[in-house]
Amino acid sequence: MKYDALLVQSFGGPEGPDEVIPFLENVLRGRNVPRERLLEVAEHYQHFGGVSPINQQNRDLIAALKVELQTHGIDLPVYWGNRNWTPYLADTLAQMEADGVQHALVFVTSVFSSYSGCRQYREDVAKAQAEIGPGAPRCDKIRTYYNHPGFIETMTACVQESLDQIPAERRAAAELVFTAHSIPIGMSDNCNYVKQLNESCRLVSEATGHANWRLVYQSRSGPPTQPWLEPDVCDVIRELAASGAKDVIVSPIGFISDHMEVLFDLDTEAKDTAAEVGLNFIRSGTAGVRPRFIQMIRELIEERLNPETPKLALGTFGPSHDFCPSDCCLYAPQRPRPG
Ligand SMILES: C=CC1=C(C)c2cc3[nH]c(cc4nc(cc5[nH]c(cc1n2)c(C)c5CCC(=O)O)C(CCC(=O)O)=C4C)c(C)c3C=C
Ligand SMILES: [Fe+2]
Ligand SMILES: [Fe+2]
Repeated sequence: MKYDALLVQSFGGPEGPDEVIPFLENVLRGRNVPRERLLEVAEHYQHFGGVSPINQQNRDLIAALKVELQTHGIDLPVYWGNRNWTPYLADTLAQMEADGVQHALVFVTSVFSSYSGCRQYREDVAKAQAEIGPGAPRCDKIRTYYNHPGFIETMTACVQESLDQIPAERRAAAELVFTAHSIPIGMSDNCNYVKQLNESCRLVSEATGHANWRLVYQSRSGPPTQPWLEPDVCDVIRELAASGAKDVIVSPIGFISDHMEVLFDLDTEAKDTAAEVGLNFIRSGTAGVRPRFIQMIRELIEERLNPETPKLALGTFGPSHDFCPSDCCLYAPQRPRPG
């Protein structure tokens, strides 16, 4: 297929104290999330001067990707547009149209399939295209990469580095805890989020030879009346300590960079919980700009540019679809009934 640009589509984050509340209002617009939760999360951001690292991480990702593409003779301009903060997707798409882009490939920074991580990104594009009108660039999302060797090898290297920090005599007993963003059960029922997460965790665990792993969740934002994916990472840390564990490795496999949900919910909250209960806490790395991860993005682009390029995938499920079917990652939120 002929593509003439790459669009990196991401979540966005505030870059100063005054941007925190408007950013969170954007994130939570139309969602069944109590105002108290918004204010609680705002505090997390204010601990870090109101600056989420996610935008800089995306700038770094794009810089590394440009070098990778250039080195491999792939001549595509790279654009960046966010859902919740500047640079907003609609502005980026308008710029792409002005630059004459006709058909872009889209790399989304969410690894796993869910309404928020897949369908909503496609809806964001459709909305921005409708605003621009008939001349808007066409956009095709790159397939989900949870089982791509580039993602699995990157996360395996991160976990192996953490395992290496544990004294050899305690290493086999260390608890390997993978975390991902909790989502409402009503959302996870309509997508392959949990299935894909379990597959990635299994593949990383097998590659490290460390069988003692579990998948848990973090960053729950719903009202107490609404069921979300569990267990929560802090509850599990307490349970592990109570059952005699000494070391816990927390690998945020659900995220590709150390943004605020990693820096606060894991490096602050989960770490403090582990300290309280006397557990040695090691937070494993995220993909970030690790070379194998950047190479993976280039490989995913190459397989779309040239249909003869093999579609790499590990494990049992094979490569994900290039084009999402019409019912992919649907979500019709259930509002709690009054009374
Ligand atoms: C209904 C579901 C969700 C609510 C409510 C929610 C609130 C919320 N999220 C953030 C910050 C981030 N969320 C990110 C990704 C993300 N969020 C959800 C679901 C809800 N979030 C999903 C399914 C995903 C996709 C999985 C993923 O990408 O990890 C991210 C990461 C974005 C990225 O890396 O590209 C952030 C950051 C806040 C602040 C918030 C409100 C309190
Ligand atoms: Fe989120
Ligand atoms: Fe999907």
